[in-house]
Amino acid sequence: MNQLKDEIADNYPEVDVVIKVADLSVSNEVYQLYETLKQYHIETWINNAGFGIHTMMKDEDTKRAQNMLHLNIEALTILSTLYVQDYANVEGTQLINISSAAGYNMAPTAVIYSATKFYVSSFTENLALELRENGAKMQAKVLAPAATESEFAKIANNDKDFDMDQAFDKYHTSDEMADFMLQLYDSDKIVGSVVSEDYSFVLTDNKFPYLG
Ligand SMILES: NC(=O)C1=CN([C@@H]2O[C@H](COP(=O)(O)OP(=O)(O)OC[C@H]3O[C@@H](n4cnc5c(N)ncnc54)[C@H](OP(=O)(O)O)[C@@H]3O)[C@@H](O)[C@H]2O)C=CC1
Ligand SMILES: N[C@@H](C=O)C(=O)O
Repeated sequence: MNQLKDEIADNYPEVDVVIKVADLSVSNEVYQLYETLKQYHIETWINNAGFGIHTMMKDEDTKRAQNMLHLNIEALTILSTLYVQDYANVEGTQLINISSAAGYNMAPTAVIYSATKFYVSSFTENLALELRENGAKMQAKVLAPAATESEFAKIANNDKDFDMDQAFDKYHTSDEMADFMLQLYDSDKIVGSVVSEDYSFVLTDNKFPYLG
């Protein structure tokens, strides 16, 4: 984080990067983090923190799975809710939650992870529609990447030597994913998702059916 902060300072000296440390799988720390941010005007809130577990259910480590549920679902829900309550009527604000291609397609060897991301997708789409229908100034959006170069696969597979080139015919770089994020940010659409079949990026409104 500090290395990244120095890099940003070198390239964009006008930007002030403030690092806050919190374990977001611990609910007290989620509330405490939000409290320490009250002094700022927050134009965009991105819930990116998350991890996956690639394993069969018979081998699942329930403690690890529980941490994943706390982080991927609980922390994201609490932080989204607090942000919406404070900023829904502030012009130009956006909430962007990071889901996954596994949040729209059931993923083998990732039963629980995939379900956490289905939660992220449906929670955020439903919230986006509620905000839109009630004339809120905030927009809520979902970014749903497929395989992307990061620490994710090493952690999910519990393999520090995990080789993306060997595992995937195709995957995105983090620069490509950052560009998709900016396309979603600049659009009026709700979902920016990577199509698993050909790794194209598409912007759409809600993908789940809506009872409203
Ligand atoms: N890479 C991929 O193939 C895909 C990733 N995603 C999603 O993208 C998001 C970002 O993952 P990605 O960058 O790829 O993976 P990384 O593992 O590289 O990054 C995960 C981030 O989450 C943070 N984090 C993990 N646990 C906690 C915690 N308990 N409290 C606070 N922060 C935590 C990490 O912080 P720290 O480094 O300090 O631990 C890190 O910044 C995740 O939600 C993931 O599910 C979705 C689809 C595909
Ligand atoms: N789709 C990816 C992350 O969400 C994966 O599981 O490889």
